[in-house]
Amino acid sequence: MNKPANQPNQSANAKHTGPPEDAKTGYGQRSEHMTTSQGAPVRDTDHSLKAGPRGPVLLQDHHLREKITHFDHERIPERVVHARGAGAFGQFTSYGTAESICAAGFLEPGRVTRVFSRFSTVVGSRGSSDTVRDTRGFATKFYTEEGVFDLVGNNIPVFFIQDGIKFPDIVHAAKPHPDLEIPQAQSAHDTFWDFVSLHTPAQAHAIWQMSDRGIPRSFRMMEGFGIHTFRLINAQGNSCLAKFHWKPKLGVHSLTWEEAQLTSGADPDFHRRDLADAISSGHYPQWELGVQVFPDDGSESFEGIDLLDPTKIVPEELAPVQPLGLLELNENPSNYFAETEQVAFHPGHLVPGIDVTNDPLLQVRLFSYIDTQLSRLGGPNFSQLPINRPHAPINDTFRDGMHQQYIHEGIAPYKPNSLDGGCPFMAEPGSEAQARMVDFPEAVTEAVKERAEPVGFSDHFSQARLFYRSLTAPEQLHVQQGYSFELGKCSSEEVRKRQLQCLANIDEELCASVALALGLPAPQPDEEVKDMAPSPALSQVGQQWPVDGRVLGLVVSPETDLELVRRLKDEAMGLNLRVLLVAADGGKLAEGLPVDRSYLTARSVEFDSILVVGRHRAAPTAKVPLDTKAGAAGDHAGPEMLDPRVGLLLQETFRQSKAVAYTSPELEQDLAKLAIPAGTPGFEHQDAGQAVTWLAGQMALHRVWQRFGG
Ligand code: HEM
Repeated sequence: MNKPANQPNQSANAKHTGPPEDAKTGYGQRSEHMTTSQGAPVRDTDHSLKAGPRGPVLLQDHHLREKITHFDHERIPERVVHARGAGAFGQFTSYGTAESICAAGFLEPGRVTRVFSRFSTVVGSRGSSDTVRDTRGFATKFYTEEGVFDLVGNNIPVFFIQDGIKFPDIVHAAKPHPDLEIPQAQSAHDTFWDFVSLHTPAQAHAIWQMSDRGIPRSFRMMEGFGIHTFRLINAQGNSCLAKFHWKPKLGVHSLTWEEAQLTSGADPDFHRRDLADAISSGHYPQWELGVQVFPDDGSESFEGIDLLDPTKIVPEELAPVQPLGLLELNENPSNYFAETEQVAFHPGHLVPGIDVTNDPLLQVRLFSYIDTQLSRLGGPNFSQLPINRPHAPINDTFRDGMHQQYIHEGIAPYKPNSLDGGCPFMAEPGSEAQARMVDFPEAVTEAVKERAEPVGFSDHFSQARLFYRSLTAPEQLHVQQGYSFELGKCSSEEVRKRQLQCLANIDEELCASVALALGLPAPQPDEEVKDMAPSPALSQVGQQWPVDGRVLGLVVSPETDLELVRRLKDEAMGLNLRVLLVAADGGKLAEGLPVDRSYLTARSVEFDSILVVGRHRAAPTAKVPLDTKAGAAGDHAGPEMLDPRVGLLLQETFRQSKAVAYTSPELEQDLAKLAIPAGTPGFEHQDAGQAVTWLAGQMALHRVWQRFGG
């Protein structure tokens, strides 16, 4: 069994004592009374020590100085990328299906391993918004009995660059312009498109980011990808190559661009809150870990696809994803800073049975993470922080350094030694156990030292085309709109034209539609456009998914029968939906029926579907809507008309292609005035008895896709 995250590790010859024994609560937190950091009682923390009530503050007030000094140093540098994130603890349960390919202990049948996952945006700073268009990080720390294994991936299976030496370039291009530090947390600006249109290996990643994948509905509804090809080694020492995938049990779903923008204002913490709410309400998110497996035959390619090129996927139709186990996140962090902020992932944190390949991006990552963490976390001992501590015994002979927490005993932190037990290896050289622990003895061909790339790395457009051609019509429309918005924000015509040229090399229709939106001529391709077979697995449309944790907005009017409200709420919760009760004013309708959102605070982006019960007349005394909402319902306001705030809710939900059911057929007159045509798919009158089940059926498809057109 694994120990909980906050438990220390014991090692054979190094005893660790001191505060980390109870680092989570900390000695400083234990006193029932307020104390200084040294444990002395504090009499007054409200007034500084002064020469008289109106006099100057005295330098001798140590409590004041200690308090202010500590506060002054509370912040640490944010991550250079992936600064904004949210994390959760959970467990990984192995199916035991990996035995023939991988000797890692945590993949043994039924083995349960504690994990911590952190999801993030890439570009924005720590205080930026969750729902910006960006790639999302998906990093998981497995606290295995054989040491920590980190799977540090993204929600997009290809990367911008092929060699880590380009990482500072892409990041500098994507980050805000250095003169004014704008725009924050987005790629819709000149330097980003300047770089990706010049450095065309980035085109495959860029098209994923312009698609719905760049604006996930929830962390719980994202795929995750290890991206690189790894090498797996079984107990007999045989190897295969593999790509890791996380498949969310709830399916892969996205926001619309309008929802993403509204949410950035209405609730910048939307994804953080969604994850935390789902976990605290018992809707634990789950992902299946799987691998695509390829022979390790020396070719480092599969069906003509270079497995060392991180800008390429292998379609699942060619190499199916084989499930290995289930991740469930079931515990929110108890302290954001201590856990989510201080967690330190590293693609080189591997366990026996998993090794790296020569992917040049991965190779540079192996250097970068520990280097950045040395400064971000203030020295070489950050693996002693509770969130980073292995749950396996350690005996590393590392000593001292800034922020050392352990009090090591003994006198011989070196190997070999004869004075402190010798620090023996777990297995003798040459033994079978030793065989599975060594670095894989990969043959390295004799080579000339040079700055060069493999031939296959020069194909920059075929995978972008493969992705685009695999999408359904509404998804393709969103890609066109994504590019049109982003390039429309670029002030340099040269940059816009150069990116259009890239689009011409990807797909003619895509290029034409974006060119039209930009008011520029559509260029002809200047490279051969390969005929790529679509991979249907890349589309998000067409399947039914569990609705667990999906949010139903139950909009009730003052005259609604309370028993009916109770019944509808219970029915929805019985289907595992989350219900937010929306009424004209806050407070509660009755015992057990608190109003979650008033007309004023409700916004369409929070709901996956809406059930409108009753007619919602605008009361003669109706308060003036918020500025942001004013005018949205046009001339529709007035005492005998639909309340404009409900009108806005319906209009937005209509545009966002989400399902709406209404129990009062008279509402149809109001809908006509809101320019919501009769017979709009997914916008239906339903009897109260059927409405919830009908909506759940619509939510299982995520959107009413035909409303998007395309
Ligand atoms: C396949 C390509 C890559 C993926 C999937 C990826 C993923 C991630 C993720 C998920 C994080 C956030 C970890 C967390 O939540 O704490 C991260 C952070 C980071 N990445 Fe990458 N990354 C990639 C490529 C690179 C490259 C090529 C470099 C540098 C050469 C790099 C440097 C960094 C750095 C410096 C951090 C901050 C780490 C920290 O402060 O703890 N990444 N990356």
